[in-house]
Amino acid sequence: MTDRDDVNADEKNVKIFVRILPLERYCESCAKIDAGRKKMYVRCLQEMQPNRRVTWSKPSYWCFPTDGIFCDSSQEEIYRVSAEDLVSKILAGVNCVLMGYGQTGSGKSFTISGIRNNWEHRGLAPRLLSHMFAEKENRREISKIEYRVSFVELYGKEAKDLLVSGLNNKVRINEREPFKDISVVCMNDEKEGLKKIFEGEARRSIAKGSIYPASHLASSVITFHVSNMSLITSWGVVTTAKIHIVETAGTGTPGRICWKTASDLGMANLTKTQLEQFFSCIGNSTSSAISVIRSSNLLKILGSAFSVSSAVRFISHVRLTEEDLDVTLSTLRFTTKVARLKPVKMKKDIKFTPDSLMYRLQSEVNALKKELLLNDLFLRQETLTNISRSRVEQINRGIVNFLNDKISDFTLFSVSQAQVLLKCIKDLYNRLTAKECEVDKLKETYDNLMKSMPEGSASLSLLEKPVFSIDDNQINNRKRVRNSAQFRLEAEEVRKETGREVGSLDKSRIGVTLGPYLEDEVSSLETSEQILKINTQNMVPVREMFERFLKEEIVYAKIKEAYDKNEKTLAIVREGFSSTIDKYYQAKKNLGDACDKLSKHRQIRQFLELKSEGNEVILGMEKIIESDILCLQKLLANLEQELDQAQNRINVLSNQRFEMSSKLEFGFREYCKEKNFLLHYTERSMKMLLESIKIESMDVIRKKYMKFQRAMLRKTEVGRSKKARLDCKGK
Ligand SMILES: Nc1ncnc2c1ncn2[C@@H]1O[C@H](COP(=O)(O)OP(=O)(O)OP(=O)(O)O)[C@@H](O)[C@H]1O
Repeated sequence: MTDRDDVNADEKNVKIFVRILPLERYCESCAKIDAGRKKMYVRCLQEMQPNRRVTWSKPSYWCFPTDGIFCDSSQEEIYRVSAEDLVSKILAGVNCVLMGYGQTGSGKSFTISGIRNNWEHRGLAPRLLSHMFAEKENRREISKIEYRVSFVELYGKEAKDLLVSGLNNKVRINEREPFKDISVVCMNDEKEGLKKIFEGEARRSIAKGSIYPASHLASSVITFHVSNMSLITSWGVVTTAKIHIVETAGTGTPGRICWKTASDLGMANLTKTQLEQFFSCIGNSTSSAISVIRSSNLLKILGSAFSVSSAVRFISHVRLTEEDLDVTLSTLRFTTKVARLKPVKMKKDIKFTPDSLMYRLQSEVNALKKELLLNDLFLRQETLTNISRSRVEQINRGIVNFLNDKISDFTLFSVSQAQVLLKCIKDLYNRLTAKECEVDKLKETYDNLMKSMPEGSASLSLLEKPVFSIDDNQINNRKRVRNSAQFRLEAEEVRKETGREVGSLDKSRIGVTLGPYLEDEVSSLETSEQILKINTQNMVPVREMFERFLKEEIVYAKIKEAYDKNEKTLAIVREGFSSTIDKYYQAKKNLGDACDKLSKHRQIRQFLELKSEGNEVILGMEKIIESDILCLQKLLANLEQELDQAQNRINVLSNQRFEMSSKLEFGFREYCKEKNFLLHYTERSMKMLLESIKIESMDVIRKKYMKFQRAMLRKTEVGRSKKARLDCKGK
């Protein structure tokens, strides 16, 4: 489309013209034309009646304003004034109607078709065709223009397809689709179009006995179907329009000298009446033209093109003779009705080309998709149930990968997916927080334990009952030794009561102070040859002395024997305790894993709750895990009981061991005094003499034991806090 094609909205789209048939002698008194050839004055019919004819001092005229009066005008001029602008309009998508109307023999066929075999006097239809193809050529680069043609003849309710040869060319005009049964033929060039028009012309019905070559009995409609597709992609439009070139059947008055029958004239007059009715209806907004349209094949074919929103050119043909004055007046009155129609803006039939339409629709679809996505995001329209199980798993994997830095971005497409993400993160957070709390509690418990526990096993109490018995015969046989041992044992009891002062001896008797806690005194004796320090280098003579002591002191030998037995038992119990602790922690770990697994399954089941599929499988798995958890809890309870028992046993054995060790230490010290074998020993001295198990393994067991003790303490604390909470809620 170009600016030139753009139809001016203010332009008058309905125009009427009058063409006066050239005659040898006009009736000058019948009509007058103004100098501008826009107004036609027709004498009042009464004044021209032969029986009433008088000399009128001032003749009366009917005035008919027009858009142009053609008198002795050439075909070229008529085309230029009345129809030339229609070509641009139809190419712009405006429907057009060019109608030749008037009395029989007034020159309608001459105007529309022209004289056959005379190119100079060709009519409006061939000129329009030439112009259309010229325009097609002009716009070849920017537009793809296609022309088709149809040609029908209408006589009353009958319709003939003039482009179909033979007698079987009658067609039915459908109101909605008037061209459904009519052949519409492509015109690739002007010649082809002209050929079709001439073929159709030749098939028209003509009256016999006319004084001129062809007096047509019926109305005819040549329709050029125009399609104009823009080749400029940015415009991307296609316009479609029709131009109907109508030549109505010549009207007349039956009874006068005419070659047409009364029936033919009646049919022609009926067409005129229907057109008048139609224009009355469209000029009057209150009445509907539908019934009129249904009654006329011409109006059906013209359809929407014959309206005030189309370009309508109405050319009335008149013969200015005295006898035709009444028909002339009638014709011009009809013309005036058309001229009174209020002009409106012309309608253009513009469609987007399929490609551009597709492109536009695709863009619209994309925009709508984006909008929907935003709606999902902001209005939370998407529900969790819309997310498939695999998608949930994928989101879980994505989160883990994101947290492990395996992926840099994690994209979510909806609020629901974000909800899944939040749930996963929340689970992770809860687990981390629980671990953190556990660590804090462990730390706290450890600190408390460290504070409350003095070095060594100070809390261990001595056994009230002796752990061994001495044979009476042995006592009698070794009375001296027994008395001495008894004395030492009693002295040991005293030492326990007086604590660490027991090591202070009478200086006047021995001359030295013996004991581990009087370092200053010991250091003063370090120079003495008699003092033998117990350490790894000088263990051999001490051990020999200790062995002699055990041989000579039977009571202590028994104690040593019981001590060894106790140590072995203690070692076995400790080993058992160690492996039970291992089992306990393993079971505890398994229980934690099972609980995690169960909560994971429950989460998955929550997602699948509304979709029944897979729920039963997960429920079954949950039951298995729950039974596992119960077993593990029982196992843990059993192991705790076992450990408790082992712990008690260890305590008992340790106390016995400590008791015996103290007795042996005291006895050996006394024995050394008697033998003048002075020992300088630390707290570990006796341990070194008595120890038979590895210190390292003892350390490991001790650590495990302490860990277990902490765990038990924690458990007790958690139980207490739970109870306190329940009490608060109860209150
Ligand atoms: N402007 C004109 N100049 C010269 N001759 C004309 C002109 N108009 C009509 N004629 C001639 O008048 C005769 C009748 O014209 P035409 O056939 O066009 O009339 P018509 O209105 O179509 O008649 P009908 O209604 O019977 O078909 C023809 O011989 C035609 O050549």
